[in-house]
Amino acid sequence: MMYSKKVAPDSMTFEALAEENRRLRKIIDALMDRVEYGEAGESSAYGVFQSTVMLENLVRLRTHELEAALERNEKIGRDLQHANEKLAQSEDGFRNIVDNAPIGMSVMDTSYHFALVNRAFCNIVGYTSDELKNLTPLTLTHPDDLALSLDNFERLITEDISSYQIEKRYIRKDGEVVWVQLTTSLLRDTQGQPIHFVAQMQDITERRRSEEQLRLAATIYNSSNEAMMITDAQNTIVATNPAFTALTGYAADDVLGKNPSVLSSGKQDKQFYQAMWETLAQHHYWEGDVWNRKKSGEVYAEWLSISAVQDDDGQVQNYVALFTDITEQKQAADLIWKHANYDALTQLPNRRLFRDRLEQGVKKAERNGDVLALLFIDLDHFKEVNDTLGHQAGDDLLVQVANRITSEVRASDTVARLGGDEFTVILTDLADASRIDRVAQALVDSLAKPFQLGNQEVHVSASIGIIVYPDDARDVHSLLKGADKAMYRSKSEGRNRFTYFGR
Ligand SMILES: Nc1nc2c(ncn2[C@@H]2O[C@H](COP(=O)(O)OP(=O)(O)OP(=O)(O)O)[C@@H](O)[C@H]2O)c(=O)[nH]1
Repeated sequence: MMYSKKVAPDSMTFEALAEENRRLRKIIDALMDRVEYGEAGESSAYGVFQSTVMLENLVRLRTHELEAALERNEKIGRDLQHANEKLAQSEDGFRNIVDNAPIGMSVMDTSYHFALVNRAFCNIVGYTSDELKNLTPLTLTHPDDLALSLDNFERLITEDISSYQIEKRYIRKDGEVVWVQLTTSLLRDTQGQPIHFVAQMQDITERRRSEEQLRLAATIYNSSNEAMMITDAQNTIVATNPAFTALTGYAADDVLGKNPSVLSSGKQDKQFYQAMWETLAQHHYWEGDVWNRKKSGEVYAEWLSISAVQDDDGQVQNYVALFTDITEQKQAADLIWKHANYDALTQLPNRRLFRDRLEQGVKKAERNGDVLALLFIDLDHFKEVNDTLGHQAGDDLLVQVANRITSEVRASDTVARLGGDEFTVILTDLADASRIDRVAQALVDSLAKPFQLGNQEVHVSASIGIIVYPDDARDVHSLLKGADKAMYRSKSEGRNRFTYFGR
């Protein structure tokens, strides 16, 4: 570890020893002086002897003391070595902790060179600790975050802040951008001079990515032309977007906490919603046309798709409904369908829709073992109306004929205009076969009555051919052919009557 400080030997003990040595040296010198002085002057041989014995004793004593001090010193040395070993161990332990820390750590000198990096930091930036020796945090920094980083280093040095925290980007060795949350602090010496920057960081790339996605989702949510409505698992509205307000007229506050049924127009029945929820429960998705009501009361058609959002356990948490106003498209489509299937003059089903209805009727009768009757109606001498009163009068008459025919049958029966002065009626629900006769006679009677065209009273009549499923024919083509044939028999037999096929 670079900040370790070896424990120094006990300086007091060394000084004491040195002092002791100095003291002994002085005593020896003094005694030697005395010996020299005695030899030269008044000292006796006994005195010299005494002094020598004293000196020897003193030297022995001091030698013992010195040996004891040396021994103490050795022990101190051993203690010191032991302490240094312990320090080295704790230093290794500390290095281990730093190296295995889950957060990236680095130490830089004041010229931004890495002095220490841990494994997590290496993983974040994708460089080895050796490679990082030649790099600085600034060379790793994303160019867009460089000014911010430099500014923060600068502030740590010049201002009185101990640390700062920023979110910034590094460019990894593989070129990928990595986002980190970084806390940098500055260590100063006892004189307050900067020594090291210490940085700790966490990889927050995933979090930033999710935030980015959330931001994107919010942008889409708010700027989408598609109305969005989010409900919770209990189907209570928890969020709507501006397009929802634009389409429905309801502000978010009008509907938050309410059930989406506030939009209901009542045009769909219970079964419709039941089927919708069943599909959602099974497939977590439903889409289709729905008629709803705006805040203004106006009924509109929407194309609605609903997705069920589940949690990890598969429990539905939210329903996300997206819808667009399709009223115009629906109206246009309806118009096209109407043009294709209805007669523009009388508003009755045309030949095409008539054929469809006849096919459906035959299938249903076949399924249920029912009887079905087809009546072919052709006006008698209609051409004369056109010729004498004009085409417009003829048209008016055709409209009145259509109304009279319709008023003689049930709503469940089909009345159609095939073209010109030809009409058809499909009679279903014939539990009582005599109803065919009654309807046919009523039609003959009704159409024989005078028509008022402006101030003109006009008389026409109708010839009717009748064919019965399944007695006379079983398929659409044969039914049509047979009814036509029967109608011609009515014509040939004097008009203003009805004739059954084959009778
Ligand atoms: N006003 C009007 N006339 C039509 C229309 N479509 C066909 N017609 C005319 O209807 C007439 C039908 O003629 P027919 O049914 O053959 O002649 P009819 O006079 O009814 O003679 P019979 O059926 O034999 O009794 C023709 O004159 C057509 O021009 C229409 O949409 N409006």
